[in-house]
Amino acid sequence: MKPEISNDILYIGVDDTDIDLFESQYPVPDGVSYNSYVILDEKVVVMDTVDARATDAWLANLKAALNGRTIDYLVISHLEPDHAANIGRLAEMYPDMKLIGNQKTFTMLPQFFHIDTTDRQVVVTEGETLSIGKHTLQFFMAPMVHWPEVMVTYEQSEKILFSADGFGKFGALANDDITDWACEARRYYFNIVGKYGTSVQALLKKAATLDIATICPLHGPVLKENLGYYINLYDTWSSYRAEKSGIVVAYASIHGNTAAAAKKLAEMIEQTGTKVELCDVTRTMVSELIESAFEYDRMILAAATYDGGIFSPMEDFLHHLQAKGFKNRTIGLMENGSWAPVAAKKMREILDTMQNITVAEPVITIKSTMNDAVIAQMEALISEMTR
Ligand SMILES: Cc1cc2nc3c(=O)[nH]c(=O)nc-3n(C[C@H](O)[C@H](O)[C@H](O)COP(=O)(O)O)c2cc1C
Repeated sequence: MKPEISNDILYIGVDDTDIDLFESQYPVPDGVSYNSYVILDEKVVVMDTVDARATDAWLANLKAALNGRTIDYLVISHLEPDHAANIGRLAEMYPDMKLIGNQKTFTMLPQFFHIDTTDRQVVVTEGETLSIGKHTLQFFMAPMVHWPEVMVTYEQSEKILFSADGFGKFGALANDDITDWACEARRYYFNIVGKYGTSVQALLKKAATLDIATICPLHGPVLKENLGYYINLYDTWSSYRAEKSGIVVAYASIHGNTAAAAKKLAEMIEQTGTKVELCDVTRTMVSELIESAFEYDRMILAAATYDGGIFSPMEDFLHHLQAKGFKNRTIGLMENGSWAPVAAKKMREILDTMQNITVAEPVITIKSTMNDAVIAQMEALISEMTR
């Protein structure tokens, strides 16, 4: 459903329901929305543009919202093309329109658009305000809440935070279910912004000084109620604390023996009353594996040995976790090999590059198939990880 914000602030974003991969790597089965907004006052302000995939629909929404008026300012929160693709086009269509950004925005802008906007640039700094009539925009820098030039805008009269990629969520808005916000927002957060927890914490500190009634992100639904819920989740996620108590059992198996052992292990963990999430690493999208790994406080990685290394899907998952700054967790290891099992040693080498990872003992070694000795090792590992 198209978000309703207020009489003066209109949503002009567009749903993209036939995109295959967001950022060329994240499957988005429910699509994604490119959010953009117009503020109608004595001056007219457009808050960001949209992806090139959505240009025509966005221009139609813009035209309807403007209802014959012109644009005085375009606020550029973030230069990534899923929001910024139409800056050049808009600047050409509205030659008197000024562009609002920060120093870094205007350093990068010419890399994307080969038009000279020098005499149309309004460079804003931390906390600066711009009155546009009844509404006053206040700008706060949010460097590395994805990219270095990111900034957020707080509209003082209606208490709206335009939060850039912060508080974003995968999923088109047409069928959005706000009651299930956390699942796809979590996958979005850890895969898109997760590496930059410290920067998100800095932004949350700034946001805490503002009286916020509405959050307008650049993807996903506009948030109007229970803001504390969303902000608390962001605080948990960005401080790398686990959101839930439980053990993710993630397995990568070629011929099924490691899978069978992982399933047995999961059953045994469940019997202790501990929550378990079982994931087949070879058949689950990596972005979901990453989401689960960050969501829970413990994880057991089970992998076959493969050509003197780790079976590739597990190795790939570990490299993704490394790239997302995975930390502060307890990990158990289970390996399988028919002649020289080394998967656990190799997995540990990758885990050793991450901060504050505790590898629980014992490390379980399977020689081809599970047997009583393996079950005994499992019992010992579960006892260690559920103490
Ligand atoms: C392509 C390939 C390479 C393998 N390389 C090794 C290896 O380097 N060392 C080893 O001990 N086992 C190796 N194995 C054997 C498997 O790790 C072993 O059979 C294991 O039990 C497979 O577990 P799974 O049934 O869960 O796939 C390899 C198997 C395949 C198919």
